Amino acid sequence: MSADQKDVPLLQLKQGNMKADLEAPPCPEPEGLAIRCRDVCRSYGKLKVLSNLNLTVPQGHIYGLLGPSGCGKTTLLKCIVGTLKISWGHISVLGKPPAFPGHEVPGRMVGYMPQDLALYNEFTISDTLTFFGRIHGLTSKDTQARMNFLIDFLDLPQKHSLVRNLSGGQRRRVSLGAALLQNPELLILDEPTVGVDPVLRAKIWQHLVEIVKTGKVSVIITTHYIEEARQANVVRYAYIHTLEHAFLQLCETSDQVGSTPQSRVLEDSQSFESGRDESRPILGVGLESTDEIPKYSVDWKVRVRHVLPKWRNIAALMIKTMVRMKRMPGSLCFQFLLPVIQISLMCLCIGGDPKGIQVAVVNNETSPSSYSYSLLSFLDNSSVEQVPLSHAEAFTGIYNGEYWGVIGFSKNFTSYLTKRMLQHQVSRDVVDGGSVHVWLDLTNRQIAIMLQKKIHEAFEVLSTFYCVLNHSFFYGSQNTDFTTFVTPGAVLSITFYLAVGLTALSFVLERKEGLLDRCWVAGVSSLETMLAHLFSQLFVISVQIILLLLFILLVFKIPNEGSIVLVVALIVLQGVTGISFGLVISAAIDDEQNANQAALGIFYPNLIISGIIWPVECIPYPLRYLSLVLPQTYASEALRCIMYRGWGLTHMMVWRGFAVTLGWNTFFLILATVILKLRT
Ligand SMILES: Nc1ncnc2c1ncn2[C@@H]1O[C@H](COP(=O)(O)OP(=O)(O)OP(=O)(O)O)[C@@H](O)[C@H]1O
Repeated sequence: MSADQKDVPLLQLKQGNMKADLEAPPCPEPEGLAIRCRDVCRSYGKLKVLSNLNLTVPQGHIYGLLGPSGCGKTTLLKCIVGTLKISWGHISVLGKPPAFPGHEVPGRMVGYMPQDLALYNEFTISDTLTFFGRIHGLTSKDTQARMNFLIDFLDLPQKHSLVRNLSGGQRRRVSLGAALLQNPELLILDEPTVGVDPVLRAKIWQHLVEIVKTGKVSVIITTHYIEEARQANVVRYAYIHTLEHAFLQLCETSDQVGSTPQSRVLEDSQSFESGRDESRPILGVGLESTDEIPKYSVDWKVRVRHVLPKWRNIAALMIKTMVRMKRMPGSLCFQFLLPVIQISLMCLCIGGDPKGIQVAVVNNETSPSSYSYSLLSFLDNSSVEQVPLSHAEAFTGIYNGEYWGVIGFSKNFTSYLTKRMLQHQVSRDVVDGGSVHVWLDLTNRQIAIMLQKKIHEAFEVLSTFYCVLNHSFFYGSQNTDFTTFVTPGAVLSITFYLAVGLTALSFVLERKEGLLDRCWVAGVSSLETMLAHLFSQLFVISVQIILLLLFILLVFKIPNEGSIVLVVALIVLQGVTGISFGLVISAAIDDEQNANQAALGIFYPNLIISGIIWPVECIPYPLRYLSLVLPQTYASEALRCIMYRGWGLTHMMVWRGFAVTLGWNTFFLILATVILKLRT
């Protein structure tokens, strides 16, 4: 804005000259002001949107912000309600800066209708107004009375109509209704009349004019319609040079012809040209302010009360989540069943014995009463399918990948074996002829190990003659398989990642739709939002965990030697850690795609290096240190110790799992709250 532009008043309407500082009618004392902005600056990166902006909205006035798209109206309103932080300057709203401890802005004193509709699509009109009524602390009787008035006044459909089934204009009116609900002292409305028919638009303006007449309500409103802006007491105009300027002049002429009963002043904002220089501000107005910024002080008790979460808000947000869940029963059932499906698939498909593995048998003995036939009858036929072949066919088959192994008996196997059993010293030929010969394809380690195990089990009768080593076990059982090893880690991992999935998008979608900002302006703090998410998701993961445990313990018979209370506590804590981690993603990332990528990108590396599917002891050293600090490494070990060794909290390996889980939990929750606070 050039100096001469600053000095020359753009327009003079009905009364008085434009003041030098382009302020509204004579400035009342600060306590008579609804909004007071002094030298306010705000940029998005290099783009300066507000620069040294001074603005005063007296109480009991309608202040119209008129201007072309992209000139910074919404940015200014967001700064006023406090959802955007200003880079410089001072704003006071109804006497104090927004979010000042003990001040009800954000809160009940301000009604905010954002430009985005910011409504929950799964809600009915009644749910929407009830939700905001709860946050503002209205009794259900008051909410009901206001709802009936607003439905009638805004010409809304039945109160049980779902928001997602409403037309664009109807949704906008519901959004306006939510802003008017608690009869606030200050109404901040961002384009409330877009998509509203002219009759209703006139009605809305008439209502605004009426409520400000009391002198207790003030309105700041943005619009693109010059005609309706005439009804405001003060109009501030930000225009693009040339065309808009000419249009404005036309308006001035027409305005001088037809007068309105109200005193109005049209204020100038800085003009700008298309293809503008980004370093120049879009909305920058006014001479330097000489007003002193008042000092505000507050009692420590008020400060503490301001920081402490309000149960009323948490309850309202939790009810909101429950109502949304209820409206999507299919999605809720899927959420409950997903972990059961995952763990069932894991128990069924991972760690079991392979079935129908074809093995070539070259038996050169012919008598069915020979030892070789007896030994082969001990082989587990469900896992190993014996294919009797000649020597040449068997080796061609294994070479071509048709068989996983060859078992061979010489034609004198029975007699040589008998000699080996009876005589202390036998020739090498007798040892060779009295042995079972096995050739295996080791390219598939799991199948090869299983075959070795099955052959050893079948031929154990032989080894007892020659083996003096006697195996016994301390913990676990002979039947301990890979499924048993992997299940505790898998249960924690499934709980953790489903919880991440439930929450990672929660704020992202709400922020995108403007719901987070709207709730914040209604008086909901970041901490309350976090706690409400945590508590409502806790309900979902509790159901998930109950179903998960029923399946692994009763259906898949995974042993549990320890305390079920400890098992449940550790799984629930891991779920809460997952929720907290999801909240961090949700608070830090704006975009759904990026949030999804972050959640998925972390899933696989974490699964691999947490010792869930393969022991941590196999991880090479530098990476093992990383593995040990991850949320699920010590926790999986602790769950295995509880379930298979029956250990309690007195064992270091158990309490360490709990301690690490709690540590991550606290860290994620604090991080998410800080990020959310910094970003709102
Ligand atoms: N989050 C953001 N990041 C970067 N630039 C932004 C962001 N939000 C707005 N802007 C830019 O700031 C400028 C002012 O935007 P703003 O939404 O305040 O305009 P507006 O006057 O409300 O427009 P409209 O009438 O179309 O709603 C625009 O150039 C816009 O591109």
